[in-house]
Amino acid sequence: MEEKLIRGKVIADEIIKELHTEVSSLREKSGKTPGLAVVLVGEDPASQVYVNSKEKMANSLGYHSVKIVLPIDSSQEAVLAVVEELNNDPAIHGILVQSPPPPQIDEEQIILNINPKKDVDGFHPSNVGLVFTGAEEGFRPCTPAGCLELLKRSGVETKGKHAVIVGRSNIVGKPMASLMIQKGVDATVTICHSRTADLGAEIRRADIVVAAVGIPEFITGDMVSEGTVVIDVGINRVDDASRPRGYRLCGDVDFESVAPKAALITPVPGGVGPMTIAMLMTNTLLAFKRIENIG
Ligand SMILES: NC(=O)C1=CN([C@@H]2O[C@H](COP(=O)(O)OP(=O)(O)OC[C@H]3O[C@@H](n4cnc5c(N)ncnc54)[C@H](OP(=O)(O)O)[C@@H]3O)[C@@H](O)[C@H]2O)C=CC1
Ligand SMILES: Nc1nc(=O)c2c([nH]1)NC[C@@H]1CN(c3ccc(C(=O)N[C@@H](CCC(=O)O)C(=O)O)cc3)C=[N+]21
Repeated sequence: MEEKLIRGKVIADEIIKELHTEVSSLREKSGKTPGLAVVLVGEDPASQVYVNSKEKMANSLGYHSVKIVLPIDSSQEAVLAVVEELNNDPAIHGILVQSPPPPQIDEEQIILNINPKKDVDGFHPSNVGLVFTGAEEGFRPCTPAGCLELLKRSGVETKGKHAVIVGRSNIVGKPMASLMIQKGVDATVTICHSRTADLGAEIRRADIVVAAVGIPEFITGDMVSEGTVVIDVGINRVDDASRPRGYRLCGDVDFESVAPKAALITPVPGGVGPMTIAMLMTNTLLAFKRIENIG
């Protein structure tokens, strides 16, 4: 089974190493440092884990890193005020507002108010549009960009291949499709969602499956053909009293039944998750270079 694994954690560590070299040399040349701000509204424990690991990674790269935790009952105006402050802060090059925010917050309006040049998540419509049209200047959303990088660095051919994406969220499914149809990537793409008539039939036709459904172990072996490359974006916490933390992490793919049929497969944890963070650091460096006009 070992040789089938796409080790996202290992590939992410390679990317971080590459970034480290570049950041160090830019710092020597310019005396400046990339700055990343992560905004969290409320203290949801799962979000805390991601936000903390983003902060840890930023620190290990020597980025200037700011974490802003707002009370769970914050008003829209309070969040907007923080975004505005970060937009105007010359030490900050990347801004991320952790999704999803609590229900009283209008996320769309928050995203619209992030300076697109600091939108390292790639969620602002201006970046969505730039990426969709294939323009160079856009920021690619971190999770889809991470999936693509995994395919590339694992030597998976995408040209002319049939990619089936399960999920149509603005964070994962849609931007994944947008990246996979780009010239140079050249996949033929099918997007599936909860109203897809026969999901198994669609997935069985895939050369590459990207699962972003949000249901633990939802995609099972009977839905997948022999030799499929499987990218599991899902990160689910499932109660498990036998574990030290009282839960285990699993993907949207049932690893046990799918892995034997897959040509390659990403594990959870240690697959797409660490790549998301590596791409966030990549986008932050890119924002820094563009804003500071260096590199
Ligand atoms: N590794 C990482 O870095 C990241 C991981 N994630 C994880 O990825 C997963 C997906 O996240 P996200 O895209 O935000 O989730 P959303 O809940 O926003 O989207 C889920 C999508 O799956 C579709 N879906 C739901 N049920 C079915 C079904 N029975 N058959 C087919 N499609 C279905 C939904 O369809 P419809 O639109 O019709 O409702 C929707 O489009 C989650 O597990 C999340 O935790 C997310 C972001 C980053
Ligand atoms: N504005 C915004 N941008 C995001 O990119 C964003 C977001 N909101 N909201 C939540 C999702 C989820 N997400 C993850 C990132 C890393 C791991 C990760 O590193 N996971 C580890 C395990 C971590 C653990 O132990 O829980 C792994 O898969 O190996 C997981 C999930 C980013 N997201």
